[in-house]
This record gives sequence, C-alpha cells and structure tokens, in this order.
Amino acid sequence: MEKDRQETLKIGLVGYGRMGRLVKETIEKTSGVECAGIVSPEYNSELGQIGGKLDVIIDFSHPSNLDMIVSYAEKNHTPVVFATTGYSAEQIKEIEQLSQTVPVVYTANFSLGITVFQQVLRQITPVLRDVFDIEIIEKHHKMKLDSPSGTAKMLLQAVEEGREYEKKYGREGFGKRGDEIGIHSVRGGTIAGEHTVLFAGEDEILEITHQAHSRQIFATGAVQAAKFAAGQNPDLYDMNDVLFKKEVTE
Ligand SMILES: NC(=O)C1=CN([C@@H]2O[C@H](COP(=O)(O)OP(=O)(O)OC[C@H]3O[C@@H](n4cnc5c(N)ncnc54)[C@H](OP(=O)(O)O)[C@@H]3O)[C@@H](O)[C@H]2O)C=CC1
Ligand SMILES: O=C(O)C1=N[C@H](C(=O)O)C[C@H](O)C1
Repeated sequence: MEKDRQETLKIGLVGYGRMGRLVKETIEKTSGVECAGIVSPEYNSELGQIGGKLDVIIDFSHPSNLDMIVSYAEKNHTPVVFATTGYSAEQIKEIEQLSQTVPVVYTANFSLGITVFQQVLRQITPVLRDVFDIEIIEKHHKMKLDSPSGTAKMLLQAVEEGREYEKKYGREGFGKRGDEIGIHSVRGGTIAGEHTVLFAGEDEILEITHQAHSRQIFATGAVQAAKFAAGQNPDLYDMNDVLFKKEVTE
C-alpha cells in the first residue's frame, strides 16, 4: 500500500502578484501539490530561504528574478515552470541552457485555446501567407509591463515558421503597407488577455481570436505544468508537451 502512495509535490512560488496569488489558491485546491514557500517582497527574497527541498518552482514574477531561479535550480536540480514574460534574447538562452540540466516548462500562455491556436496557425499560414496580409493584435490590462505580450510573440513565431517577415510594432506615418507583419498592443482596464491574428485578403478576412475571460486558465495550466515537469527528464517543454504528450519518461 505504502509503495502506491504518491508524494505531495512541494512547489516554490516566485512572484505573489495577480498571478502568484491565484496560483497559490489553485495549488491549495489541487491534489498532490502544496505551496512550500513564496519569493516576493513580503515573504522570502530568494528560493534558498524557503526551508526544505523543493520539487518544482513556478515563476510568475519579473525577468529580474531569472538569475536567482536559475542558480537555485542548477544547484538543487529543481524542475522549473517559467511563466514570466518580457525576457531578453540572452535571458531566453539562459532558460534554454538550464533545460539541459533540469526539466523546464517555458510558455507565455498556459491556456488550451492558445496552445491549439499555435497549431492552427502552423497549418493555415503556409496556405494563406502569399495572398493575405497578416496582423497580430493583443489587448491587456493597464498594469501589464511588457509589450507586445509574450503570447503575441509566440503566435508570431508560429506565423513566421518557414518565412521571416519585417515587423511593424504599431504603425504611424504615411505610406502603403509593405511586405510586413503589424503587431499592435492595446492596454486598458482589466482585460485579462485577448489575442487576434488577422489574415486580410482581397474582399475577405479570416480572423482568429482567443479571449481569456479570467486568469484562472493560466493558473490551472501552470499547476498542471508543474506536475508534468516534476516527472520529466531535463529538456525544454511547452504546453503542447504538457497537454498532449503526457507520458512520464524514465
Ligand atoms: N505564461 C502565462 O500564461 C502568463 C504569464 N503572465 C506573466 O507573469 C508575470 C507576472 O504577472 P502578474 O502576476 O500579472 O504581475 P504582478 O505585477 O501582479 O506580479 C509580479 C510579482 O513579481 C514581483 N516582482 C519581483 N521583482 C520585481 C520587479 N523587479 N519589478 C516588478 N515586480 C517584481 C512583484 O512584487 P511586488 O508585489 O512588490 O510588486 C509581484 O509579486 C508577467 O510577466 C506576466 O506577463 C501572466 C499571466 C499568464
Ligand atoms: O500579463 C498578463 O496579464 C498576461 N501575460 C501573458 C502574455 O504576456 O502573453 C499571458 C496572458 O495573456 C496574460
């Protein structure tokens, strides 16, 4: 009997803002996981101050915490779920490098809808790109720090698979549209997150939109990703792996 008992995963939570608080509540409602401690100004200033061994780290905070997380994870062989957006290209390399030694789930969006949206884009963009103009529009609450959103960058990456475009971030001035992709960030109120990819052709428009109606989808997905990461070999994973390739490797 004892052999079948699953250990409760001890999660170290970095960031205790809008998302961090919701992730903590979600952990408390989820079986098999517990919040072992929090890194934020009102709790601990680094993961090392949380007592005991952490089984996995979830980070919803700020790019400035990356080095602290990486050095803890490397030293303690702790899997990490990175949810923070706005990392520099060098920081993304650091995350990729970490994934050679510990399991890492890194995604700007934990929702099922956006995961499937990326798959759809990979299928339809090669068919449409030569005749339709492509624009990406994202809308978020006014407290968001980074623009464009991490999700908009992921959608752009899916659209650009097989062909890179010139990017226009917002548009102003005078002149015809070039061979480019426009990326537009709207900020206001409490919008939880909306992403649209618009394909505009001759007399027709195909528009795909994902709306987050609350942040719960991100918190639920992040806890699911933490459970997944804890059972994997070192590698870089995303929500496609978490949602659709669930087998735990030996
Ligand atoms: N991958 C995904 O699915 C999602 C990702 N996100 C991303 O998660 C991150 C956190 O989002 P959210 O919870 O809304 O943000 P908040 O601003 O509400 O919370 C950020 C947290 O990080 C802390 N923090 C630590 N260092 C810094 C610093 N140098 N500057 C600012 N804050 C710092 C804040 O501390 P303090 O309390 O002192 O401000 C706070 O605890 C963002 O990057 C966001 O884009 C958000 C939703 C979904
Ligand atoms: O900051 C947010 O709120 C969100 N950030 C993520 C992003 O940058 O894509 C995901 C989600 O849209 C909410």
